[in-house]
Amino acid sequence: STTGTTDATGVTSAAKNDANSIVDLDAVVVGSCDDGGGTDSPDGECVVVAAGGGDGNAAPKTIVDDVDDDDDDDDDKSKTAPRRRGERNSPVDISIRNDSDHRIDVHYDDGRFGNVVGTADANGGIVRISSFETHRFFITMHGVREGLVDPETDEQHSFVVRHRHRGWGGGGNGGEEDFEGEDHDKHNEQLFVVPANASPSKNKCKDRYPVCVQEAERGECTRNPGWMIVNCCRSCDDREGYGYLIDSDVRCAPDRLNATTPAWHAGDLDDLFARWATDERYKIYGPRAISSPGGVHDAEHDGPWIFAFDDFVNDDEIEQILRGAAYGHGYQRSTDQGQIVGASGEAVKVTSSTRTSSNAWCGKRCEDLPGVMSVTARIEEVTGIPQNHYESFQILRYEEGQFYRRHHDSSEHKKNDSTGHRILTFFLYLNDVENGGETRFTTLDIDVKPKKGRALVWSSVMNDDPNRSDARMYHEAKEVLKGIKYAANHWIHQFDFRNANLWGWQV
Ligand SMILES: O=C(O)CCC(=O)C(=O)O
Ligand SMILES: [Fe+2]
Repeated sequence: STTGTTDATGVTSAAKNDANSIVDLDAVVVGSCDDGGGTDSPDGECVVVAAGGGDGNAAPKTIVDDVDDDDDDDDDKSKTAPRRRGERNSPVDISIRNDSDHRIDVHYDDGRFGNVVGTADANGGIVRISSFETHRFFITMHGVREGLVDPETDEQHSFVVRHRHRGWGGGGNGGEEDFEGEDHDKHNEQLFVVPANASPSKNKCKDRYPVCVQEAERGECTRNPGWMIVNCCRSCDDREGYGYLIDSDVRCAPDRLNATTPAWHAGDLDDLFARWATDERYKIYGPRAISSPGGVHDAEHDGPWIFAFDDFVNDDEIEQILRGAAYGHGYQRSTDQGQIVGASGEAVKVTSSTRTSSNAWCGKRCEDLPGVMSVTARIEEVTGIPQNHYESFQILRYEEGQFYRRHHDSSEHKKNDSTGHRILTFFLYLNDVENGGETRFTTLDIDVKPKKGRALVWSSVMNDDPNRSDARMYHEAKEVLKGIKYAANHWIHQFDFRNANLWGWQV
């Protein structure tokens, strides 16, 4: 592809490939341990993403701060750099030819964190865009934030659209373009070439954006360290001495991240679900064992615990969760973890074929909605697991014909990660679906119908050893046949997720 950008916008954290897993993981993350940090900037919805096995059905990201979002390059699919206010010039047609052996993204430099405007294949791929004089662009490896530099000077490749009337060959804006610009033809067209030797820098601790200096000054290195250390390492080193944390093994070491207190010990899983089935105080939520070991507590199925609370979320809360989903980036087509291309382990995010639905992450502003807080607090109350173990609410939307193929929410290798397994999935149905959209446990042959306000809860790990994933818990979301399906989930981890996420831990 020479110009497509839709798969080029995000950055995901690098998940270790789980060689012996056929698991489609919908892992998550926020922040960026090895990754380069999520899809955005500190003042965008920072974060995340992540994902699972090599074939991972990655659900991207999560959280941090979705206050205002206009720096978000995910939103900008346009191949034309925006015309600035008052701009009078006519557009200039630009071609960027990529002679390097890396696939590249071309970013419009908005003075903040840039917007991807095009992608070019290695060894001759071309991006064509339309822009205006004086607009600046910079080049990164495809799908990640890592810049391509001139190996001699270690300067990131960038170029500026020149003033035609100043003549060519002289390099109108001097200095700034390190490509050989050529006067492509007479009709206001320019060609820029990314040279064959363009490559990632040997120095990992760099600022990827000029705005890093200001961001560090306003305290972002401590407020949002995971993203900032990866993307603004130089400035965060100058200000906070964080340079050594660019190494994700150091930054994300479990004892550094306080990831040492497990939510569950052996036996806690059974105790919790049995309590839901028997304790009077949960009656108000309409508890119902769908599957239980030995079929105890009137469960229809004998098997691992699958539990429903039919009256868990009220209409007002649902309205607020759905409202909050629109903040930040809103719904985006679900993605998988792609190839790892960055030197620091950044991986490309690719549109998922096994998960055709869209999802939104409930960021800071969404989480502050009282109805969202009350649902999360209720989940804390019934699970007894504090919310720092939860990934942000993920809100899912399936339109007719959309589905989420068979996958597992956690997998064996997760036990060594700082946040441990996803031990519990707390899944909420936010509307009634006319037809289809059941959650189906494929190995257990159990289907659960969506119903507004219902919570469906299952564990991904074993009762006698919460560090082992439970291979029986594969499931899928069946195709929605009629109507639309809205749902939300909290994935709950064995260890503190929030702090790890803040420091850029990857799932
Ligand atoms: O949509 C569903 O029914 C299931 C979604 C799911 O598997 C998940 O969020 O992990
Ligand atoms: Fe799932």
